[in-house]
Amino acid sequence: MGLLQNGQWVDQWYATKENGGKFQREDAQLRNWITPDGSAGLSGSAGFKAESGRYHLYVSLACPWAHRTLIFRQLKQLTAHIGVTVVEPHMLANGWEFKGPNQSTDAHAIDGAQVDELFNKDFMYQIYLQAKPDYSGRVTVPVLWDKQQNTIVSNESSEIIRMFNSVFNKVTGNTEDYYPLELQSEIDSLNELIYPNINNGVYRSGFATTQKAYEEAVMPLFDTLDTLEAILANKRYLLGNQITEADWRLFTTLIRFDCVYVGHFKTNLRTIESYPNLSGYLRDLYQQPWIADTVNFEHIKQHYYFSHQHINPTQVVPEGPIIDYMRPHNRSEL
Ligand SMILES: N[C@@H](CCC(=O)N[C@@H](CS)C(=O)NCC(=O)O)C(=O)O
Repeated sequence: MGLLQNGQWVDQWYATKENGGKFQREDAQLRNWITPDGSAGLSGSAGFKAESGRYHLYVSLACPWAHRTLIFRQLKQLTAHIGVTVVEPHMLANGWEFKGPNQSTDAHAIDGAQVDELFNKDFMYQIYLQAKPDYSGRVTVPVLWDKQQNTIVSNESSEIIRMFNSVFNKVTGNTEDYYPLELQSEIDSLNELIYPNINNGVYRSGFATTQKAYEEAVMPLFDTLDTLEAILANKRYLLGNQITEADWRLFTTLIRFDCVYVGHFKTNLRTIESYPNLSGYLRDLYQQPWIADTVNFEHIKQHYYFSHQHINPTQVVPEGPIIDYMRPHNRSEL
């Protein structure tokens, strides 16, 4: 696990000492936007037109942020238009790796991991260096790659899913909208509650290196879960009967919660299974078309338990829990 410093790979864990044991997530740096006509988007440069076959996603099936982009790729029928490469779940001294020929001996090929079909590289940091030879920063997934300009369009999942939601509509003919104009302010408010407290809250709990920093993360995490449990008592989805971006952003954390975060990240006041509404809601989302195919519990468990040796030095990966996400959710009447 490490980062690039002026184009050099350095093996280094997150620094928490300077911030009283708190984990602070770095902002994503590469923030261009694909647009229907290639004009500039909300940030970054112009020149990224929505075209079939031009863009490629690098993801980890373990990663909740990358998972969002895979879900939107499915829901928006982009699978024939945007390719995908899946990295190894074990993220060790070289960071994310491909199942390539020169892989470090530490890496373990796990079913579903792939070689880098575009460049035959061994490590994800080499993809960042192809885009920016002097890159400094963490090497994260997801990455949206432009095969035409040979560069990274974006490494920010929240913006990649916004692009996928609408900019390829003319290419695919799919006009489903998970961020409709009339719901945008409500979706934004939910995201502002859910991102710091839940999506990033599990990481702030799990990566905290002092008792205080852990408690400051885990208590608001469960307060927010309690709030959502109450909302979901009389609404099928967060905003009513329509599934929106806010639901998919919550889903990728909830599906990892009981199998990883409860144990590995110590978010163990309760399980999601113990919340009647949240657990039914989670199954409801899981059972939507194509979604189960985007969930790989083997990659999820292998990644967290095996990669974070500070937290789990033995690297033993638990067998459980046994949860049937296909059992009835009984939420259709809401
Ligand atoms: N802001 C980014 C965060 C992505 C992110 O942190 N991904 C994790 C995997 S779950 C990663 O690649 N971490 C590697 C690192 O921090 O060195 C996004 O949402 O796209």
